[in-house]
Amino acid sequence: MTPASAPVELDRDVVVIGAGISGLVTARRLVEAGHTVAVLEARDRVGGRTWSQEIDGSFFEIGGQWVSSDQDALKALLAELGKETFPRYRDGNSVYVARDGDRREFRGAFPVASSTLEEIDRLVAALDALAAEMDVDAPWAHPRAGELDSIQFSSWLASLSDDEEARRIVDHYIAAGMLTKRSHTFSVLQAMLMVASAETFENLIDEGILLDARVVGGMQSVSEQIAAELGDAVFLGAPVRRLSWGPSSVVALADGVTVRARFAVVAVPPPLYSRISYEPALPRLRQIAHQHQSMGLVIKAQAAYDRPFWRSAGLSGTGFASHEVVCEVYDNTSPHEERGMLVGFVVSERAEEMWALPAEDRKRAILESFAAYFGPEALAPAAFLLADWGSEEWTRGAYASSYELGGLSRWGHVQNEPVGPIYFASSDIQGAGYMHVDGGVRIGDATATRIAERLTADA
Ligand SMILES: Cc1cc2nc3c(=O)[nH]c(=O)nc-3n(C[C@H](O)[C@H](O)[C@H](O)COP(=O)(O)OP(=O)(O)OC[C@H]3O[C@@H](n4cnc5c(N)ncnc54)[C@H](O)[C@@H]3O)c2cc1C
Repeated sequence: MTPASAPVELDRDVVVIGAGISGLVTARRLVEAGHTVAVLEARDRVGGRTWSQEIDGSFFEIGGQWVSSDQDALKALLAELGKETFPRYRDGNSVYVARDGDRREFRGAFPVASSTLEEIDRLVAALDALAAEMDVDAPWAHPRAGELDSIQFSSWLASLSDDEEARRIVDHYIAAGMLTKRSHTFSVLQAMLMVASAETFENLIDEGILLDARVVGGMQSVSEQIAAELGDAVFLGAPVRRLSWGPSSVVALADGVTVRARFAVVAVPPPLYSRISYEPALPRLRQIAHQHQSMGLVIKAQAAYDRPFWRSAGLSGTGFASHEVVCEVYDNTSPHEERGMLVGFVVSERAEEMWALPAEDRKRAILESFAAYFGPEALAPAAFLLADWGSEEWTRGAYASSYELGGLSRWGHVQNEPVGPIYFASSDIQGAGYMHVDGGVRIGDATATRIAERLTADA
């Protein structure tokens, strides 16, 4: 990899903007097909929203980490790269803290009234049925797309069930657990896309499927390995400021590097598209469409302890409490470490409330929430880390971006179409694997195939 210090000018077949998984997979596939690339990355590291670090004696996954058992594209890439995975610890009871503070240990279904479980099943069946009607690559083509995109997910749940707890649980999975936005801000169509991206609600929320495994060495090491293969084609510290384009060429101007190429791939999250100046400006529809995808907000909180104390109490480390500061928690221990680790999530307004507190108060509030699940030992970690993606200039939120109410049906159809020689690739505009590393791999593969076909036709 090349630090972009001295000004460099290059001619390449394709310039890729962003060295997250989407951009790196695109570049790798193009090189495999015999084309030349330059990858321009704003940060001084690759991996984007995956970032693995040793801090205060513990190994932290600051960004994306889990591999779902059904994420075939990511699993195939891991196999190709010779990367190994390890399963998440999940033996023992999970913990559910009800709204009234009642703490219940359970295995299998949530420990709520059987009528509530039936309501949950009914709501999930309704959502699954709608998602099954959707072409995951074209949600806007659903015959009722406009109508479903005008209904708030929260209102839709309320129209189907009077059982508040059932609604809260289903709402939580999609809103807090995935889109990290409140459920009145996005539509039923957006929720359907989230479900369809994993085929079924079960695949999306069953922690046995979704949070199946982690990558040995960390998820960022996948990007690092690809970047090492690409060698001096990857430029770090090279934010692209301007992209000039004509019918059959582009010039990407980054700090210290200028690349002339036949095609460009903008592999950054959609809310960052407009950080680049396009010359000429992108077509009107794009400029408008790009204003309607926004990042959610979540704090990934991790606390490392001298030992995974919850295990000796017969607990798996898994916990749910939609009203708690930390609304979900899991065992995040790395097998090569003696220390045990818990990871929990603080979502949306709760995350803003936490960031508004002085650091010590914030830490205490989050640890007290861990303690609500696992008792007072959770109050004294050996290492503690809050991932602050909202403050990262080159991300600006977490986990990913989604359309505001009404946006997906109105503007979604342009998101995967090139503008002249400019393609777009991000996990956030992908169907299967949407908002996940798997989606980044899929859109990287697909974008490289589309460009390679055009390069071959040109030759
Ligand atoms: C806290 C957190 C937890 C997550 N957990 C999971 C999980 O467990 N499993 C899972 O599958 N997914 C998870 N995700 C989502 C997953 O990490 C992302 O979907 C995926 O990594 C996105 O990859 P990407 O390449 O599309 O985008 P990014 O990773 O965002 O990469 C875009 C790159 O573009 C660069 N860039 C931006 N602007 C410019 C510019 N102007 N010039 C040059 N470079 C630029 C950025 O620096 C970045 O490196 C999580 C995400 C977060 C934040």
